Amino acid sequence: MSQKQTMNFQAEVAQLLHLVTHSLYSNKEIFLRELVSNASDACDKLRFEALENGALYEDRPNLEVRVGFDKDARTLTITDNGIGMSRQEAIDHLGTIAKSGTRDFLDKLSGEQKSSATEQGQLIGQFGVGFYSGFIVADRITVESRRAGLAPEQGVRWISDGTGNFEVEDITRAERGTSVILHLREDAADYLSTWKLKSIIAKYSDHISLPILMRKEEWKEGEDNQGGEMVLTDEWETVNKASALWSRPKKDVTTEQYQEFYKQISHDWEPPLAWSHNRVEGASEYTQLLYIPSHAPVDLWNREKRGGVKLYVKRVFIMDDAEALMPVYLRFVKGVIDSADLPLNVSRELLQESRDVRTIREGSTKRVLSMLEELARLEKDEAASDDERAKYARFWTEFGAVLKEGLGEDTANRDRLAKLLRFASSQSDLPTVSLADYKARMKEGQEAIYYITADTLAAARNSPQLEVFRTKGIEVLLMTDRVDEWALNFLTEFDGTPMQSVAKGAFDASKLQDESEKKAAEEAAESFKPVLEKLKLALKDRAEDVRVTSRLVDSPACLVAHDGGMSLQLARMLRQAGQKLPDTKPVLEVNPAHPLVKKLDGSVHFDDLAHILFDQALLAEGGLPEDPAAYVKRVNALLV
Ligand SMILES: Nc1ncnc2c1ncn2[C@@H]1O[C@H](COP(=O)(O)OP(=O)(O)OP(=O)(O)O)[C@@H](O)[C@H]1O
Repeated sequence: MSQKQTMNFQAEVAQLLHLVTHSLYSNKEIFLRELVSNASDACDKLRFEALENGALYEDRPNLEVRVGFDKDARTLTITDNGIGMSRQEAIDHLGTIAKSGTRDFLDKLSGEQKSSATEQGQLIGQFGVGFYSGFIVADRITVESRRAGLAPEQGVRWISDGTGNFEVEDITRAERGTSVILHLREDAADYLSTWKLKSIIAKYSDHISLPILMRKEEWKEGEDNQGGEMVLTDEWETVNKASALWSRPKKDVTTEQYQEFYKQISHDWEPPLAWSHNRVEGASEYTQLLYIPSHAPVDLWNREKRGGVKLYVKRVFIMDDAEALMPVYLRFVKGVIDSADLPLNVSRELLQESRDVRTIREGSTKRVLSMLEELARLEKDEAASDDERAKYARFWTEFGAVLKEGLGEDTANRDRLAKLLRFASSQSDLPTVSLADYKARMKEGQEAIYYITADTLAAARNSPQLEVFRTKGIEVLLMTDRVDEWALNFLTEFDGTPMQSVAKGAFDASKLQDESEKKAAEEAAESFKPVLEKLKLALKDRAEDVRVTSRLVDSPACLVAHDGGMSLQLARMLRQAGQKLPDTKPVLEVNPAHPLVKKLDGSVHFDDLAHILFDQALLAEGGLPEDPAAYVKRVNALLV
């Protein structure tokens, strides 16, 4: 039998513990919510494992959580009869953090000196401190546990003061499950009160579907009628409602309860933007309670990350993060789905193939889109409060880029998604322009919805390609999310109007020009022909073609990609990411009215000027000349 052993926390844990004890002071009481939630999870896990192995229940099939305290010893104990932990599990689960991205997260957090302790606390809360939150109120924690199915002698005791290390030793423990014993700090002694604990449980843990028990208190008269006090009895009573929140009728659940439940399942400190609670009947029967958070989690960009929806079958917890229940582009949605049809022993693999699951996913997707449509509607509703009207913009800032992935991923809902899109534009710095708004502002004769993709808003706004649109007062959508170009591949039109990148393909300005402008452009093109031929020859290795354009006003030249091809910006991004792409050359478009272009005709420096023109177009578009030194040399030769 192994003896007492002292072990070090994983470096990340030590760092997290330090942050927890230093920044979560403003909201100490959440420790109880976290520990009760762990206890309830442990019971869920037991129930799940017992589906296959009923013997795990031993002789105590009623799962419950007990909260007790001892004033004299100044301890608070949370006990569950759930799955418990073996010695190794206690070492692994309470000594390390398994979450991916922990290191980065903590580095970022401790690096941000600017942020106040409260802000740090909120961030940590979101990350989920779970068990370690006990150290906010305790200077020592003892965990005693025995895994269900192991012999009583195979129990474990884990002790730590929450600094660098912890101790583990074997113990004999008759009951399966876990007791977390908090040795409270002096300033946390007020938690040794039935009234206080009950009120915290009512606030945070009422919806937990297991009974949470506490000792009953009784009034005891003092000796000789010298005042009395409440004393604990040996009788235990249930202090929460103990019915799963989502199984209650909507009318019986208050806004505060919905919000509290959300905080519990999401570890978020802010209330959600919206939620939707429904019982769906028909081909497939299930209850859904889905939330849209008000801000993005730290790991939103990890597409591998599992979703935020928990799966229950007839109130029995089956799994967290059931990704099959939501499309990837809605991975920010949190909530619970409780199915009446799925088998209790459903596995992740089975979920992928189940028709019931497909129905649930489709239904839930539609539900989320409806919530978003409602937020978008409120945005324009004069009668709505300022708070409600601001919600969609908030959603868009946080999750807009993720939602765009849906254009490629969810063809069935593409039209609904297209209506939810918002962009910045040449007329709006903020990403608030919908495609419908844009259409309503289209100029006479304008046949497409124009957009440009670039790395930054400034680059998009100052792009030479936009010049003619600016002079003509035509709005251009400015797209700067990495996902934009990919997503726009799937959206070729909106409500019958084609989407057209201004940086791709030839540009036909004739519809936007009056007769005299048209004539002038044609004449300029005609007289420029000989120079154009010389230019093509000089740049034959670099440009696929050289042509005259009417899209430029102030700039001499610009580069464009083929219609249907990849924009130069995307190609650059992919190359940087190490992808091999076929060597395609861009098209150089020149503005024959520009003095620099006019200078070409008959110039002795024709070749140098031609290359400078090309390299400058590349620079303006965000790229770099292939041979920067040669570029500098050419420019200098002309400058001296
Ligand atoms: N009462 C308990 N019974 C059994 N195992 C537990 C108990 N409390 C904690 N654990 C184990 O310790 C692990 C770490 O707990 P912790 O609360 O830090 O994180 P978590 O619950 O996994 O994540 P989060 O709190 O962010 O949801 C749990 O995943 C679980 O395996």
